[in-house]
Order: sequence, then C-alpha cells, then structure tokens
Amino acid sequence: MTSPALALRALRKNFGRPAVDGLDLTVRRGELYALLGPNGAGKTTTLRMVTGLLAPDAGQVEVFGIDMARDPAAAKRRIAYLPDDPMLYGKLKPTEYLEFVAGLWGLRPEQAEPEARRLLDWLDLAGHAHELTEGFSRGMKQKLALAGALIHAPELLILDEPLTGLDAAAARQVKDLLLAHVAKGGTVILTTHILEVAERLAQRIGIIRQGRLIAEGTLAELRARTLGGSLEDVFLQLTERA
Ligand SMILES: Nc1ncnc2c1ncn2[C@@H]1O[C@H](COP(=O)(O)OP(=O)(O)OP(=O)(O)O)[C@@H](O)[C@H]1O
Repeated sequence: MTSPALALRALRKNFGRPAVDGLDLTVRRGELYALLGPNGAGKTTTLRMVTGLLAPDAGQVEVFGIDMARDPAAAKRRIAYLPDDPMLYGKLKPTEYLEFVAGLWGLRPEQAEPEARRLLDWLDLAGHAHELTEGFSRGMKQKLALAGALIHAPELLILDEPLTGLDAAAARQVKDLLLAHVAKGGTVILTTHILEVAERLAQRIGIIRQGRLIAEGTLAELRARTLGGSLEDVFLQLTERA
C-alpha cells in the first residue's frame, strides 16, 4: 500500500550516447507530476521504459511496487499510456477501435461498451462514432487515443504531450479529466512543453536535461532555488545553468 505509483532507480538507456543517464525519480500516489525538459532531454525515452515498451540498459522501473522487468503484464495493467504519436487503425471506427483495445485488456463487452460510450460522449466524438478514423483531424485522433488509453480504468495515467494539437475546448476537457483523476486518488505523469500547463496543474515538477534529473519539487521549491518568476523563468534558469 505504501509503495509509490512510480519509482525509477538508476535508469539508463543509450542510443550510441546516453539518452537516459542514471535517472532516479519517485512519483507518489495521488499526485500530478510534470516531467519537463528541453528537446532531446530523454522524456519520451523515459516514458517508453516506464510503460514497458523499451527495455532499459540498466536500472529498475517499479509501478505500484511491481517490477516492470519481472512482471510486465501486472505492471502494465495499472498504467494508461498516451504516446506523443499515438497509432490508430485508420480502417476502424472509434467504437470498433475501443472494442478492440478493450478486448486486448480482456474486458467484457458489457463493461467496455458503456465505458466506450461515456468516453466518446465526454470527448465530443459521439457524433463521429461511425466514421473511419483515417478521416479524423489530428486533435480527434488524439482524443480517441486518449479514450483508448483510459478504457481499462487504470490508476496511473502517463501522457506524453497530451495537449498537442488540441483546440482550446478539447485541451480544457483533457485538463479537467486529469484533475478529476487526481481528485479521485489517481496519479498522473505528463510531459509538456507548455509550461503554463505544468504551472497550473502539477503538484510537483521534475526537470531533466541530458537524461538526468537536474531539479525537482513544487513550483515554490523550484522558485526558491532560482531567481524565481514564472515556471518559464525558473525552467530557463535551471536548464541553462545545468
Ligand atoms: N530510437 C532511437 N534511436 C536513436 N536515438 C534515439 C531514439 N529515441 C531517442 N533517441 C535519442 O535519445 C535522446 C532523447 O530523446 P527523447 O525523445 O527521449 O527526448 P525528449 O525529451 O522526449 O525530447 P522532445 O522534447 O524533443 O520530444 C535524443 O538525443 C534522441 O535523438
């Protein structure tokens, strides 16, 4: 019960040179944690290891105390992952796609169907439920991928740039969903280059650069380590100085 939502220990991945370089990081249950960093800092590589899509060269990933390398199926069941470039099947309609994803998780149709309907309604996709997703805009695809990530009602949501390509109304819906998830005791980890989003939503912020955690804390704590200002000011001071 006391294990954190996520614990990374000395996590490493090299692609010729280090992309993630000995990363230690803990995310507590019930918090919204923003992982920030300049382009190429290693955020996506970290999330791919956290979600079991990429094997680390060294180090450990634990999700709610479950070792990802030892029991990937149990660890993955607790996670929803929205990648930065989600893959949909263009020849499927949203309802078919959600049915397919629910099937992969072994959900019974009587569980999955109402949940799929609720998600499509909530994301304003119900009117397009019977169209092929290949004709969808980027934002519509992003919302459907999010619905797919949420269909098995996981406790830990991991989202790589979830607001990219979304219009203002959709971005608001996603932000509200993340806050509601945390209010119910769930945990959210997201990356974003929109620092105002991290500033407004995150309880704690981790900043990585060249695969290492260079600063972590609440916005107030990060401000206290720098000359202060907005999160953008703090971020630029920390990443330029490191
Ligand atoms: N499959 C791969 N093959 C080779 N190099 C890779 C691969 N994936 C990532 N890298 C490299 O690892 C480093 C970290 O990349 P990563 O995508 O994790 O950064 P990021 O922080 O998510 O960046 P961005 O903010 O630009 O999305 C970069 O130097 C990138 O070129």
